[in-house]
Amino acid sequence: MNLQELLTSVPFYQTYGEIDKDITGITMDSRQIKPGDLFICIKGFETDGHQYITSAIHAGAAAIVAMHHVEMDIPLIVVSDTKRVMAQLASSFYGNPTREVGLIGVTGTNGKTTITYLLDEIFTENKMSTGVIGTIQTKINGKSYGVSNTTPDSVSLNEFFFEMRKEEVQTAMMEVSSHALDQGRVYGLDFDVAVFTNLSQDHLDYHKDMDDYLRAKSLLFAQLGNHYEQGREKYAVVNIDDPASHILIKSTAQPVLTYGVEQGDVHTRNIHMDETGVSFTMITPVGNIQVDSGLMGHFSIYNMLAAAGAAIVRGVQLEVIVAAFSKTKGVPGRLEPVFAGQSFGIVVDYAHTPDSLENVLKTLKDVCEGYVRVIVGCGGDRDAGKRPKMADVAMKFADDVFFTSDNPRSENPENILDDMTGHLKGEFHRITDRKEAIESGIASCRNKDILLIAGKGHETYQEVDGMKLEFDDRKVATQAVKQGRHNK
Ligand SMILES: CC(=O)N[C@H]1[C@@H](OP(=O)(O)OP(=O)(O)OC[C@H]2O[C@@H](n3ccc(=O)[nH]c3=O)[C@H](O)[C@@H]2O)O[C@H](CO)[C@@H](O)[C@@H]1O[C@H](C)C(=O)N[C@@H](C)C(=O)N[C@H](CCC(=O)O)C(=O)O
Ligand SMILES: Nc1ncnc2c1ncn2[C@@H]1O[C@H](COP(=O)(O)OP(=O)(O)OP(=O)(O)O)[C@@H](O)[C@H]1O
Ligand SMILES: N[C@H](CCC[C@H](N)C(=O)O)C(=O)O
Ligand SMILES: [Mg+2]
Repeated sequence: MNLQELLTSVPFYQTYGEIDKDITGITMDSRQIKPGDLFICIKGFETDGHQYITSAIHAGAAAIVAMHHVEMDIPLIVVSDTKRVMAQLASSFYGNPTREVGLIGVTGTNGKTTITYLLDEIFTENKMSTGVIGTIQTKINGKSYGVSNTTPDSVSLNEFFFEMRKEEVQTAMMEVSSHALDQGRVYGLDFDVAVFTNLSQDHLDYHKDMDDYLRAKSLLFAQLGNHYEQGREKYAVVNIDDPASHILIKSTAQPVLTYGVEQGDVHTRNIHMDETGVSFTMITPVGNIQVDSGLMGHFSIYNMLAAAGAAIVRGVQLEVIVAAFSKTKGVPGRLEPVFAGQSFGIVVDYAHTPDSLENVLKTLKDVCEGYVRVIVGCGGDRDAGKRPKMADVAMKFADDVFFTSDNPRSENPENILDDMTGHLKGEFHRITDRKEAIESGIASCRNKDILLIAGKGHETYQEVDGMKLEFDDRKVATQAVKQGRHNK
């Protein structure tokens, strides 16, 4: 594509050198440059992309976008904010694909992955082609791509949407993390629906405080409808039971559909919950309908209401929505049972915040006839303030607690465990090695107990000292049972 033409998507810039030339791609990483690419220098948290201009030129960069002037033999474009400009250039380079794909963005502390999966099932039930971008995978019409972030960078995002448009995807659902919003990864995307799940403590290593975290989330609602076209209505769908929803409602100029258990445009009556799942009557602006689902827990009601709200504003019939809810098998690593022939329950779940851990433990307590035991740790290089709080939740809601390592990343696992347990008074186990902790937890279980293995869900690795080592809670638990480490 012609660089001069591409730059029409950027309002203010200065150029040095001849920009009337073709570029073949866009990248922010000098290690990924292909000859003819435009290299964009990003000031990151670890390093500064401006340091790699020389390597980018050696690798064949056709032009550079930077935040200050540097002497060079290839064209240079100077802008004040390369992150935003990268998002504008990426959208433009790929032909603004999100303007032609119905796009639903889901943000909030917990439930994003689950809601995008439910939406995928609803739109598939509605016989539409779908795309999903999130923590577990990016999926385009059933084909799966690996991920490194819940929300990818703006270039990768637009490339995925370009692929979706080529594949004639009608509806795409994506998780929008607060990091992505803060870093402008989704800047310029044309969302049709923005969904808010809930706000509770997480990521305070990154965000200054809860207000700052909420401010990042509100950017999704502020950007909703920026590309408004006649006949393409935009909606915000928010959880009215969460106090933060009022801020998000104020952040958008678009119509809002609210949901909640007892209040909101979409709400419930006659909830029934047991070990087989939840059922309720769903009250909506387009009629009332019975929902019967195998998903467990009170929080699953919220996830279903959020997904139903987004589907309703996109014109999906209620019958289609509840058919998807009745068929869903849930999401990998979210309340996923492990069946290895044992006489007690083993459940793997991705709860890695105080709120999600509390929800999951309460759900299991409600259905368990024996003891609820939990294996839990906290991630390294992440919000340390979560550590004592998650430990308190485990001690309060479980009958037997095994503290262990999650992904220690660059931190010493013992320090993380000290942060979790230093203030505790009651009895607990502390077993640093996660495999040993799972084996001990399994060995303690009696008939009718439930063992919750929390924090890593679908993850198939454990990140220790910067290395990702193979580790899957589901496989480790299965192996421990098969090796006879449980009470028979
Ligand atoms: C703290 C953070 O969010 N970092 C993200 C950020 O990277 P960064 O700013 O640290 O980048 P950097 O390493 O300093 O590099 C700066 C620039 O130099 C370039 N570079 C670097 C080296 C080189 O040799 N050549 C070169 O060109 C890099 O490509 C980059 O453009 O931008 C990258 C691209 O978008 C992200 O992959 C990266 O996510 C890291 C891996 C991360 O761990 N992020 C987590 C905290 C995160 O974002 N999590 C959220 C969700 C969490 C949730 O679901 O709850 C997510 O969306 O995944
Ligand atoms: N609506 C909800 N409210 C509270 N907790 C929830 C809710 N939905 C799911 N959870 C809990 O949170 C965990 C993570 O769920 P999910 O993966 O759907 O969230 P997420 O927002 O995508 O998380 P992440 O930020 O890591 O991507 C689940 O394993 C479950 O324990
Ligand atoms: N998206 C979350 C995932 C946390 C998962 C947990 N297993 C951990 O490593 O803390 C994060 O990167 O903070
Ligand atoms: Mg997720």
